[in-house]
Amino acid sequence: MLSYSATQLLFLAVRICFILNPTSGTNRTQDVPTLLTRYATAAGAEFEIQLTQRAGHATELAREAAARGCRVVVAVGGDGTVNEVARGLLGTPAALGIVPRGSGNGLARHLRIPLDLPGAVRRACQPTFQHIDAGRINGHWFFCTAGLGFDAHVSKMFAQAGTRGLSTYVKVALREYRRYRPVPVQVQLENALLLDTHCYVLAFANAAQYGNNAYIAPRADIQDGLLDVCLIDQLPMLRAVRVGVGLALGTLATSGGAAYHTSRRIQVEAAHPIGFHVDGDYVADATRFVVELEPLALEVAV
Ligand SMILES: Nc1ncnc2c1ncn2[C@@H]1O[C@H](COP(=O)(O)OP(=O)(O)OP(=O)(O)O)[C@@H](O)[C@H]1O
Repeated sequence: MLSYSATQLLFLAVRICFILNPTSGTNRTQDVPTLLTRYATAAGAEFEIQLTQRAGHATELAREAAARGCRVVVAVGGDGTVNEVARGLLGTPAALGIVPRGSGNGLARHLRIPLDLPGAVRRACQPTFQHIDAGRINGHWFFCTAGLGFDAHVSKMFAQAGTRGLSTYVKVALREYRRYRPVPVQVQLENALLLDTHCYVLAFANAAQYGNNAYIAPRADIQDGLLDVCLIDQLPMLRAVRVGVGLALGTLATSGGAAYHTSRRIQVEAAHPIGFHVDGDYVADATRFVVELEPLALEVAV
């Protein structure tokens, strides 16, 4: 646990640290540090900018910024960077801000943070504060969604695809759809309900969407102390169309394409290893999963 001196707490009211992942997003021609400086200065903020040098670095930088007394630590990047910064801020008095620069921007969209750079910087510099829930799957924190099955498998293949963006994602998803087979699973929910089923997709939603306005759990409330559990046991062609339309229109919960439950803790046993992701990034394959929610664990600046 980090401790904070009175002098540091004095600073907490004002100072902002932007943590920029220079590899995120598709627009590499923008001079982002210059733009951050311009808009943060115009907003009258006292700020610093840190650049990540490798995967995982944003967590260290965020923890250090909080320990230096920064009140708001802003992830400038996609959901992977947001996840890393947020992890570093858990248990500190600093709040997470977001300047979205990814392709999906699930948490930023859920929190209604502006998607344009000047708007997002202004918001980070003049925020209001609230707390949101945070999830954990096999010890890995997530703030937007985590899941097993096809979505994790597609994340893994997408990471290996060589190009980014929505069109690559759709291409990879269509290709893998022809190959992917559901896995038998037992899902134990907190209310003692045991589902003996198959997993094509089993999503644990803290926020409502994966990103790109793809609503996997349209009724998810990020402050209710519960995960929305979305189960798609099979995905034959007609149902895939229904699920695709439901994701895009935010009607999946009422379309019959998926079954929904809510729970604070979920255990899953799978017959074969299944891939899992946190906030859209593939983590590993496993056969046992423990998913838990920590209510209101993260302060956000929105
Ligand atoms: N300097 C760096 N060099 C290489 N990788 C980095 C660096 N900084 C961060 N990363 C890694 O890049 C990964 C992807 O970043 P992020 O999700 O922010 O961008 P993105 O992939 O463009 O966005 P999206 O996930 O929305 O498509 C992060 O999970 C992080 O671990």
